[in-house]
Amino acid sequence: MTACIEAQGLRKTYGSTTALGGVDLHVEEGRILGLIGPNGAGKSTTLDAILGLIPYEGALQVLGLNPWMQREKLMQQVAFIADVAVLPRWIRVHQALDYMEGIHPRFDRAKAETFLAKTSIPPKARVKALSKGMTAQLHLALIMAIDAKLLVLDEPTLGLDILYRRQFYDSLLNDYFDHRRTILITTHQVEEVQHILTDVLFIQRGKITFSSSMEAFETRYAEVMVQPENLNAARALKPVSERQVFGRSVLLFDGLEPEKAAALGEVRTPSLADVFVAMMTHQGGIQ
Ligand SMILES: Nc1ncnc2c1ncn2[C@@H]1O[C@H](COP(=O)(O)OP(=O)(O)OP(=O)(O)O)[C@@H](O)[C@H]1O
Repeated sequence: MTACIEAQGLRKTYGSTTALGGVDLHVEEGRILGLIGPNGAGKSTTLDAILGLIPYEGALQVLGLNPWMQREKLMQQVAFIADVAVLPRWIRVHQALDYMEGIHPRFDRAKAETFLAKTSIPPKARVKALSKGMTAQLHLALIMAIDAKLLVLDEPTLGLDILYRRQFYDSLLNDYFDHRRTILITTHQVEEVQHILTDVLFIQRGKITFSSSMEAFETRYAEVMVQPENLNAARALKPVSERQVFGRSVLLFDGLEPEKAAALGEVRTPSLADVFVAMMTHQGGIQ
């Protein structure tokens, strides 16, 4: 399989701040990768390097190209949504389509129109008259109509309510993703992306601290509400974390055999958010 993104020892410093301290990445085509990390961990810097927006040290190839040296060529195959929709407020919806048609060789106007027809966005409305959610939908319609090999999303649903956030990810999965494209997402709303990801990376203080396919993730962790009499035995099995819920101890285990977990108490499969929080707190990762 061809790698869509390949990085070795990616580093970026801003004065005395190390934003990226040697990041290795290997992302194959057709994956939906979540890059998850606390504030200031280096997520946006990683995306900026991948998009060729900043110079960096180390080796980085995106779609076989060097993003900093070959940005123009790369941008013909990449689409990007930044945290806040950056569409000009004066532009009308149909003018935004005209504009995209004019500048982007891979923009399919009919596709954007089909997508917009499913929303309540009036084609003649100006961006400034649209709600935040509608603006995000318009942005998504413009992006989804680009036949890109890589879609990069940096906190794409920031400021949107839960209904729009759901709709955004559902559209992405149902109307856009085709198992050939690669999607890279950073977000703090871990719970909401878990179901669409194929792979996950945790980034902490400029380093990748965890990397897994979602398939492996789902069988790897167990959270056990331990019976009080089993607590010492459970702690001896080296849990990733321990927390109290309604006066009971809940321990998170990595790689514990299902029978052993079941013998300790009530078992459930933790969410990505549970494991993320456990790892960040356990490793002192909240910055
Ligand atoms: N242009 C810049 N100048 C100086 N420092 C920067 C710049 N961009 C990022 N940094 C620093 O690099 C580190 C990583 O920042 P980055 O924006 O990549 O984090 P992030 O994980 O995207 O955070 P958030 O979730 O808060 O958006 C932070 O310490 C940040 O202050």
